[in-house]
Amino acid sequence: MRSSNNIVELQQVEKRYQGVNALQQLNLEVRQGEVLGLFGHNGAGKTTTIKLILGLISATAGEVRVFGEDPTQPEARHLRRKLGFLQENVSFYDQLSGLEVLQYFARLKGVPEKHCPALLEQVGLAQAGMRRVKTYSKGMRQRLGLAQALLGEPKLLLLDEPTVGLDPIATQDFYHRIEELKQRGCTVILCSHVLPGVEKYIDRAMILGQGHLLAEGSIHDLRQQADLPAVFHLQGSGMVLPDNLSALVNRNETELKLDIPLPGKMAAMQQIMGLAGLENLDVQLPSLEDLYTHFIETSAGATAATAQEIR
Ligand SMILES: Nc1ncnc2c1ncn2[C@@H]1O[C@H](COP(=O)(O)OP(=O)(O)OP(=O)(O)O)[C@@H](O)[C@H]1O
Repeated sequence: MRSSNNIVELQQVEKRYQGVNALQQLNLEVRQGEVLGLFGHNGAGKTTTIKLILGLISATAGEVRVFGEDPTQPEARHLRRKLGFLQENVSFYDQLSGLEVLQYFARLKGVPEKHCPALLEQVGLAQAGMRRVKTYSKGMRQRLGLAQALLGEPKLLLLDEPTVGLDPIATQDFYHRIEELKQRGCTVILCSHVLPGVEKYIDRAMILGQGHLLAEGSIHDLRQQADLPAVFHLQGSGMVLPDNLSALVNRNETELKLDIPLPGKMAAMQQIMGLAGLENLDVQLPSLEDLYTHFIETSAGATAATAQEIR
């Protein structure tokens, strides 16, 4: 089933824990150099997906392939050298220094320890490398976790809630680092609840709900699928809207707010730019958060409707 560019492939994957259907009929393909965002509510199945890719658990049904191999098989042990993993709420032995922690993981992974100082520098911990981890802030621990995940230049990086505990600047630095890795051909899968700001760094998003795939695609694709409007904010005085646009006004306070269907965005923009009295125009496209909410709510609505029918 493997296409030469796919680093990860899941086909019709099911995962059942005792009585819990954590994943159902999940298909997923991740190409080399792609950054995939995996989103979903608590219990949607994100960590289960990551564990399947790491080979920590086996699928109940379906096929999982990582670099073309079944990651649960003993022969696939060598794959671990190609993988980097940063788990949620990472914790380390507090009495060791940051450098010692990294050297310890380097030994476990069979990576030369001489790379550790440079890695600490890359994640902004060069100055703190000799300090014990117990003196580190939450953000510094997270950076140390990232350095650990980057040991051995992984070809596939799996990140579970990587920006938890990072301040906005550190979050941005983190995503720049991801961008550099991508440029070097690394494939990245990241799970996050923190949606604002992620969209410009991912190539594709996958939204899970109750173990099902609810939507998948680039932000552009998801906008097309969701069919949510662009919101135009108009400021000015004495503006008289043509009939086709005044029907789309959804609020009229100090500014005009219009919900414009995406296919009509450019035509509406041209009309609006010609309005007498227009002083300012802001156009807001549906954000990843808007899209996420839309797909989750649509799925919840469909589930409720089905339950009603069954009754
Ligand atoms: N070992 C387990 N035994 C039983 N049920 C489990 C086990 N691990 C996960 N589950 C269940 O499987 C479902 C999916 O869990 P998973 O951890 O993959 O979700 P998640 O999307 O990562 O959630 P979160 O955002 O809260 O981390 C949940 O209903 C969870 O309770």
